[in-house]
Amino acid sequence: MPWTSGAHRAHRSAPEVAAEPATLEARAVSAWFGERKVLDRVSLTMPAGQVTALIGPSGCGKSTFLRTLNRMHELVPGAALAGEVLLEGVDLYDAERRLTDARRQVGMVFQKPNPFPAMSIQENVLAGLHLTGARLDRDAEESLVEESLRRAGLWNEVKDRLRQPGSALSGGQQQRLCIARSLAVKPRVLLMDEPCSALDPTSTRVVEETITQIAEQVTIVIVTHNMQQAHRVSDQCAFFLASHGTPGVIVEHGPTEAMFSEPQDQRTSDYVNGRFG
Ligand SMILES: Nc1ncnc2c1ncn2[C@@H]1O[C@H](COP(=O)(O)OP(=O)(O)OP(=O)(O)O)[C@@H](O)[C@H]1O
Repeated sequence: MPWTSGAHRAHRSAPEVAAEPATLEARAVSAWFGERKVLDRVSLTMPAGQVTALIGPSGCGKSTFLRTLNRMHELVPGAALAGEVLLEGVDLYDAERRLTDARRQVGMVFQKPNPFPAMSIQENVLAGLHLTGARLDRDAEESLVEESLRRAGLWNEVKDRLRQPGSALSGGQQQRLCIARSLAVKPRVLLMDEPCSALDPTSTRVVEETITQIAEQVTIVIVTHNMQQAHRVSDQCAFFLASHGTPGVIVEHGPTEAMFSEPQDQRTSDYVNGRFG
């Protein structure tokens, strides 16, 4: 286990080597909010070290599916789930597996950059790690901060102002700070829910470059409404649809190039070519 926590907290002298990216597999995942079923038996393998884009019109269940992948769905009052999510073959919902462990292995970056405003850039990077209860000595923390900011493509822009508040950064920098915060806990998978939708085109491209750079080290699953972005950053796409109030399903999935150039289903073709959605 890479980090210790709680009562067993230890002061480590050096950060662990980055965890290997893991394959995530959803098997027949169904999800409900109260009586309402919003996902119906969704199965998808998200291969290690690849970027999987979840695309589809509003309300078809992409974000809900994403939240089932790190056990955030179960936090919603009245929410229910069926099916399995396997991380490298091991059930993420296994009764023996602690929630904090699942969240540490499967990190998440949200739509709106959400650095902790009262914390410095450095404290923000370490915040997720500290929340797990882990502590490192000062040198190890500083090298982890640098490593995480480098991986997130932000180091050169902030290395001279690590003690300044994270909220003083631009929106795009704040989002990369949030990526650095996620990477600092060495996740094996990183979930991203429309991470660029609050950013301008230039910041969007920088975040996309960051995604491309970290993809070999951490499996990425990204929800995006931007078809060009899905095309640019992903290796495979899954097209979700919920027609006429029925629960969301995956209509088609496959390598990104094929999904855009020769989709098998007419509805996929219509969607990726902007004819609806
Ligand atoms: N907390 C909630 N309580 C009740 N219903 C919800 C909740 N969150 C989402 N839903 C419903 O579940 C369905 C799927 O929503 P979800 O946000 O997963 O879709 P989405 O494809 O991500 O949409 P968007 O692209 O607009 O973000 C929608 O009908 C939505 O109204």
